[in-house]
Amino acid sequence: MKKFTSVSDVSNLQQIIKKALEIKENPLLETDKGKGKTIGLVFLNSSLRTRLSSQIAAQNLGLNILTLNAAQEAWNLEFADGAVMNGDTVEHIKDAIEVLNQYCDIIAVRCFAGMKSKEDDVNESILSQFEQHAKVPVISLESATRHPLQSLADCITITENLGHFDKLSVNRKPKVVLTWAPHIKPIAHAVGNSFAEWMQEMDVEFVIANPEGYDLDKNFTKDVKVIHNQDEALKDADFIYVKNWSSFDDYAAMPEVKENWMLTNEKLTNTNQGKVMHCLPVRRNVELSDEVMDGENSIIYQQAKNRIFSAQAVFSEILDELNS
Ligand SMILES: NCCC[C@H](NC(=O)CCC(=O)O)C(=O)O
Ligand SMILES: NC(=O)OP(=O)(O)O
Repeated sequence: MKKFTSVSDVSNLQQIIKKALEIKENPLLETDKGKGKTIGLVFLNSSLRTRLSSQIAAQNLGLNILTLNAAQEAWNLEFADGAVMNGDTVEHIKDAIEVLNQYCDIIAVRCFAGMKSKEDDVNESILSQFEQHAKVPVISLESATRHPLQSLADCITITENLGHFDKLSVNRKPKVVLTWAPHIKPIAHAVGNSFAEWMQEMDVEFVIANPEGYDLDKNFTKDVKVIHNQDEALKDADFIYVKNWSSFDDYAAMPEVKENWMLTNEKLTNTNQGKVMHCLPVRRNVELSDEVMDGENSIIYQQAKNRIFSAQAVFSEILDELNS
């Protein structure tokens, strides 16, 4: 693997899921693989899981780790090409990346959507600068339009829970529903887009449920069925992925939604004992109820744990390339 910014960087999805599950069984299988090499984990936005799971994964592979919480700890970065830097910004992103090239064998970066300019976000205005200027493999820790390490962890988690589905001995594919949930502010599309992209590579029946006005970018959802009625979509669901996002068409707007889309235990009764997923962090009793979060259908903490093995499988494949 030469880089990891989307599902298209994975040559064989089932194989990398299998590898991640082997790593989960024995996380210290490859403790020397990263010896003498350095990974830079650069965060332009907040993180709990991505930051810590990436550190554990890198540590398990013997990598040296540099973590930079750039928004808090580094110089104020300039992103615009040709900017006259006589204002608040101190260092251009191009120069920062060139310096990271001197210190790191792998650069991993988190750069969320700004949610101000649709064009900038759709074109990955920050990640593209890393792809352009980095001389080492680039890994996305969530960018404007995708969160591939999360989606891989989601695929691992679904795979682990297929035993439950198989036991039901029904003659159909597992039904996975990505359902929109309420939120108090405009949220990016990266997790939803990415989950949609990866689910199209899995052997599942995949549908998306969201209110009118909240359809995701067709470039990610392609021919996936989008249902504007949550109850209808949830019927017989085996996996329910809860996620908020703002409008894509009317970029970052929050059109009014009359029905209550918060996931509750009552709504789960319509499902096939559906397992509930969420990438976290979650706004309890806004996106889903406490009873769902703390209930027996939730596989949300398992999903968070699998972030380690998702990252480790990817770092390991990148190291294979560097060591070859
Ligand atoms: N990395 C996982 C999700 C990050 C982000 N959540 C947030 O921004 C939550 C913010 C809040 O709840 O105030 C999102 O949903 O795209
Ligand atoms: N799910 C996820 O990416 O969590 P963090 O934003 O805390 O890293």
